[in-house]
Amino acid sequence: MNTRTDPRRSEPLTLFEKVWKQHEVVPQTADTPAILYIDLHLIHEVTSPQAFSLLRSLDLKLRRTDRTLATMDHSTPTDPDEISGRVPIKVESAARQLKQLEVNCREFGVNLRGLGSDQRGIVHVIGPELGATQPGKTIVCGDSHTATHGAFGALAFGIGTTEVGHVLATQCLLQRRPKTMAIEVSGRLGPGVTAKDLILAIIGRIGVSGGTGHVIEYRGTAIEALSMEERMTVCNMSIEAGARAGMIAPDDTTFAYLKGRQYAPTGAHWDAAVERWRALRTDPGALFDEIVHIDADSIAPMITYGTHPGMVVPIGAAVPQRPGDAAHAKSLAYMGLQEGEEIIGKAIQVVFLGSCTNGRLSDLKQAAQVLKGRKIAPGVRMLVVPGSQQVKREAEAIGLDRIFIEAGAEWREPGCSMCLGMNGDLVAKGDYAVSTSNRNFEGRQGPGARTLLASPATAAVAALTGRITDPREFLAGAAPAAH
Ligand SMILES: CC(C)[C@H](C(=O)O)[C@@H](O)C(=O)O
Ligand code: SF4
Repeated sequence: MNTRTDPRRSEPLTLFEKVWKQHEVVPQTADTPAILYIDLHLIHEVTSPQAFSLLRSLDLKLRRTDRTLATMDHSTPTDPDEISGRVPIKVESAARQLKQLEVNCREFGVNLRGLGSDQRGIVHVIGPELGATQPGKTIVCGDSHTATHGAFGALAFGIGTTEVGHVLATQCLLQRRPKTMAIEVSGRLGPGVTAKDLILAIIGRIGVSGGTGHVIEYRGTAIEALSMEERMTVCNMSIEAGARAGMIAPDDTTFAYLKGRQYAPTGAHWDAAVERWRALRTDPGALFDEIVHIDADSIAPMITYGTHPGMVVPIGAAVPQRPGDAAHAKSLAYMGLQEGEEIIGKAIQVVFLGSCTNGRLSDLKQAAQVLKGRKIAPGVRMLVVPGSQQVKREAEAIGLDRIFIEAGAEWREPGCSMCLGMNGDLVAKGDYAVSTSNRNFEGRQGPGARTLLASPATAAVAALTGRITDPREFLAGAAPAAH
């Protein structure tokens, strides 16, 4: 652990402190929060309706339409016929919400990636894809997984609906300055161990409130070795550790990802931007409020067994015993699991591959590699939902859709889908679902649904065997064991 830093000093600074400082319109005082300038405001259909109503009721205009980007994701159907309008959208509340977003965006001049757009997708997938997400920006959205964008060295966090209204009207936000935490990940992830396993292991270690009040900076050799998509998986789940945001210093991997994207700077502007972005890195000697060390080499594929993401173990471990812990017992009762029970070999009924955590091309590739030329187990339903239209197109261009369909999985239209089931894609009561998403709360994937969070590789191997299986067994070349 390190000592509290003095916020008035100028050097050396952390990545977070640099971005914060550059966006302080009015600094925080003992009695008042800071006023922060917001560079990018992302909007979706669930948390924006009341905010637009607020503007309307106060007769206000939207302050910066050019810094506001909207998409439809949470309530969108994944059935191509509903998307195209050949059949009506089945979930009425979803259809209403989508319509309302369209009306609001038209009235206030917001750039909307609507149902028919080939750039539509989950808000945290399309921001980076379009190059709207950039290092050093402040990015907000009425959505807790906005931390995803921190993978680029942006300060990105979720806000409430009232705050969405404030940002629409003023492009600013009242905010108290959070504390800082460094998570230093040394070593390298082993074969079959993914970024998802890393973040699950981190949450297992620090707990679901371990990051409360902090912005986490993930750093160290294991983080630097990650691709942008892997970094997004890690930052995405910062909120599940209670943190306000997660950040990773921008580097050549970041710049290579962004170059040439629609909203990325070009020509001399690009060169100037890269120079600016390079300077965002935490200065040597900068202090964090807290430092946690993790050894990547020691991490195994992880799986959750309970009803929050901190209830997680290495896949080969048994359900932990916590005598006298009523919350633990309640959680296990919901999950239909016993203390001391092995998780490996547990039968599952559903596999969901998708979400803003693991619905990108590399995630689909990871799963397709497992499923290629094979069939999923009889009785297992596997839903593959790309994170965006672009991910879908790219996956189809390299034949991943065929691999999934031939294996017996369903290949769907992009959106949040079964991550939270707002569009009607649900897990039945009592069924076990291995899900590549980020939340396993009671009822998250449907009333009574039991969610086990894991990586795309673990999810795909479970689909093949119909049981929880160690993906390393499969990668080692062994035919996945029929338990
Ligand atoms: C609907 C939205 C407000 C919510 C969030 O904030 O995270 C959702 O995206 C989720 O993942 O639970
Ligand atoms: S995919 Fe899931 S976690 Fe991500 S924004 Fe959608 S509902 Fe939230």
